[in-house]
Amino acid sequence: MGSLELRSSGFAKSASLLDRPSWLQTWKSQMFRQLSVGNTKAFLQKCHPSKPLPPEYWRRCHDMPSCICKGSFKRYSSSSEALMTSNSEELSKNILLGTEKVGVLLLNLGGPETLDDVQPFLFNLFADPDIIRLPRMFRFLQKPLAQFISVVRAPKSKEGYASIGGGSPLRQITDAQAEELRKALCEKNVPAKVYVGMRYWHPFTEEAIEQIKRDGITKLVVLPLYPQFSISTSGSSLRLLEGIFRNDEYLVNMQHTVIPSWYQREGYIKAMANLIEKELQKFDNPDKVMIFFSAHGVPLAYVEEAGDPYKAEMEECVDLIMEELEKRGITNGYTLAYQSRVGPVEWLRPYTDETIIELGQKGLKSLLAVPISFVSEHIETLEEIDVEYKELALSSGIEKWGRVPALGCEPTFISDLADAVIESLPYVGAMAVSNLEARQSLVPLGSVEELLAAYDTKRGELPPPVIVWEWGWTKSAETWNGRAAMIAVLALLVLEVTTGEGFLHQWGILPR
Ligand SMILES: C=CC1=C(C)c2cc3[nH]c(cc4nc(cc5[nH]c(cc1n2)c(C)c5CCC(=O)O)C(CCC(=O)O)=C4C)c(C)c3C=C
Ligand SMILES: [Fe+2]
Repeated sequence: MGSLELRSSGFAKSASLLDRPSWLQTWKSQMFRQLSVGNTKAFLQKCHPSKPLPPEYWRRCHDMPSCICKGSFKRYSSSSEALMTSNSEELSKNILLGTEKVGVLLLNLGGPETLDDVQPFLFNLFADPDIIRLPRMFRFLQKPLAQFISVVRAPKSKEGYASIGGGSPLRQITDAQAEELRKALCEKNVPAKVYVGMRYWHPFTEEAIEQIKRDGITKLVVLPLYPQFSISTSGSSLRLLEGIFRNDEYLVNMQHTVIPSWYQREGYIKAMANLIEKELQKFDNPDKVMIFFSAHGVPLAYVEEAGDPYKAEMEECVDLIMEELEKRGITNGYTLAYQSRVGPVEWLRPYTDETIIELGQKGLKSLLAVPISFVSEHIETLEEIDVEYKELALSSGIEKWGRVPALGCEPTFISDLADAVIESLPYVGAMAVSNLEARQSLVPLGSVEELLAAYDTKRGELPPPVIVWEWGWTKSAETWNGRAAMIAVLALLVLEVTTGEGFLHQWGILPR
């Protein structure tokens, strides 16, 4: 059996890690399965004996610097450690000689750069089946529905973007992060090109991939810029990438790996703790301040029905940051809540707005908001937190308000991202094999597929989180008759939006 010995990151672990949810085990075992290369059974019998793996294995595996194939590779090869070392040496030599061209693909959401971009940006977002997942038989309505929702939501969204300067700062910030990461890699003797691939706006992931091909990259590290994994964010980008890879001869042959989440990395945790520590000092009585982690929400069904690890990763992330602060003697009260919900379905609780009101009512006087699910400033930090939640807090009796900035290009953070990339490099393409079927399902092609399959096995219908469902397509409206009626209404609305004719126009609800 392959060695179970894994290099631990040495970072303090939360006790909850031992109660690792089953999705992770499924995911890890999926990882192993794909390595069996056409001989799954024999491989599993060899490496996956009937005896269950000790929790410590999963725990340490998860604490590793997040390269999803690491644990797998270790188990795949009996002399993996030696092989890995020789791989690393060979690789460093080849990178420096220029025979290997390393690329890093940063995946992010993207945002409208001007107010005119808002509606098409929203269309791209709502056309994503990982954001709105229709029942299989109604998938053909995805685009018309996205068109409808984007047109209806655009005015409200535009107001928000107008109030933060007329567009999203995401592209600019992500470009700057890419450049800083490139420099950090170079300083660590790993010359690499860093690309930005956005999910819903320019530069689109497809554009980044074309550039990667033009540049002749031979080893690619895929790094979603979301610290925690969610079906709706990293998952969606990986799903897109998987489709692109599968249909491209160059990419099928390019070696690559994915770093699916990295919230547990020491550098990231320390960088977050630094920012919090610094902001706390701005209060008159720093030790009386409630540290309020506010994460972007997801509909509850993503976690409970599809197995999204987002909530578990978020809670663990907060634990780790608080542990780090405690080591520095900072023992403030803290809480985690979820913001930015849309539509009437239930999202992860507690909600940020309700929690702020409750804390105010309970007499809390000082609050430090910490955006935790995203590493750039964006509309939901600059508008929702800085304006809406601040006003809510002040009107709820909270007197002193502070907000931790997003990490952006903070040097400790960028340096840690560079380390994550470097640590993943020896595993890039480590499982490359000769037959095409296996190649298509190997890391990260296979790993992306398997990773996605593991948390979202059936890819079944999920309650859509958006506005149309305010009219009654809720979890409770679960009979097919009800759904058919909704479809009829939607079809009429879609027709109205696309033709510009109909009762909403006649009543002046939609502009002509
Ligand atoms: C980890 C972060 C995010 C998760 C999880 C997430 C899920 C999610 N989002 C929507 C709907 C919208 N998101 C919008 C903007 C937006 N979302 C994130 C991050 C996460 N979303 C960011 C960083 C941004 C802002 C980008 C920017 O331009 O600055 C929007 C558009 C803005 C608006 O109209 O409010 C929508 C809509 C859903 C439905 C969802 C989970 C299913
Ligand atoms: Fe969002």
